[in-house]
Amino acid sequence: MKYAFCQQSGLHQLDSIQIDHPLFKATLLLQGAQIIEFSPLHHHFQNALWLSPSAEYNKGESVRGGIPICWPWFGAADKNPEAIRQSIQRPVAHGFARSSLWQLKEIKESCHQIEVTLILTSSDNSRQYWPYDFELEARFTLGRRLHLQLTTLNTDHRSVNYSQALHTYLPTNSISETRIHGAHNSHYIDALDQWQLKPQRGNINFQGETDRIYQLNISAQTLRAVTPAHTLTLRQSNSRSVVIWNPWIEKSKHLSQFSPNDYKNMFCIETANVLDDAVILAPNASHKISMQLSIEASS
Ligand SMILES: O=P(O)(O)OC[C@H]1O[C@H](O)[C@H](O)[C@@H](O)[C@@H]1O
Repeated sequence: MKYAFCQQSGLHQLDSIQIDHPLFKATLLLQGAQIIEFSPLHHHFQNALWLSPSAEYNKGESVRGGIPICWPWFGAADKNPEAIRQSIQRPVAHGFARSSLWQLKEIKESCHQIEVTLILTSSDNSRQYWPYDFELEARFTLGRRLHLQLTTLNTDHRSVNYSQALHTYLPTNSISETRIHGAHNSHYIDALDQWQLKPQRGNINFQGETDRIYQLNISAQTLRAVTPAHTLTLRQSNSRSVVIWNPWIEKSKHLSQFSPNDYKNMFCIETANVLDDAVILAPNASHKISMQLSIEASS
């Protein structure tokens, strides 16, 4: 690999692309096409993504932090719509893309940004989980901001149904003082209260374990997470569902690559297509979902 700003590297069992650009530093894992670090210059090269201090870099296991890509189903297989459930052959949580090895397709470098494209195509391995042919492309455009676009191309002769999420882990210096703006007057499904539909008024805050699927009114939404230290702005497109998650005290004790106090310093905003917002793709059709993240110091 011969590039000005990118080099191939490794973290324990996993191959990575390390980017050292004048505007940012970043680390992308080939497993899962998972970005685990995006540290922009204007944020003093601190990570704008949360990465678990006890993250492990093992083959076949998603790393706790950054942006795992959940595909072609989100969450527990049995919580997906019937058409998706039917096609799942090995019901691993959040699908198989996050633990599969992706291939590097292209890197484009400039002094303003770096674009890295990774692909995952159907194989004997993927067919053990899901019986369809597909091409999945994750394109990261990194500069002052982080932009991730995930494109699914249906190369099968049948229509496919799938759900997905860009499972973004974000940092906070105080979870109880963190507020998410932009979901006022929407509804959410509360996964911790018998999947009941509830209204959202005002901003979202965290006072206990939180696991909610918001159903937004429009497919291009901007959410703003304000923490005492910084403001994270997340723009999503082609997604009307967003998952908000924090495991809080009890669940933290049972999570892999997670320490009991980590819940105080992280939360997830997951740009998604789940439940009624899941995707149906005809043969040869493609679908793109994307998110853009920026970080500024809070005033
Ligand atoms: O531990 P994982 O399989 O990575 O899942 C972590 C979390 O992901 C999502 O946010 C789900 O809504 C949660 O229910 C789940 O606990």
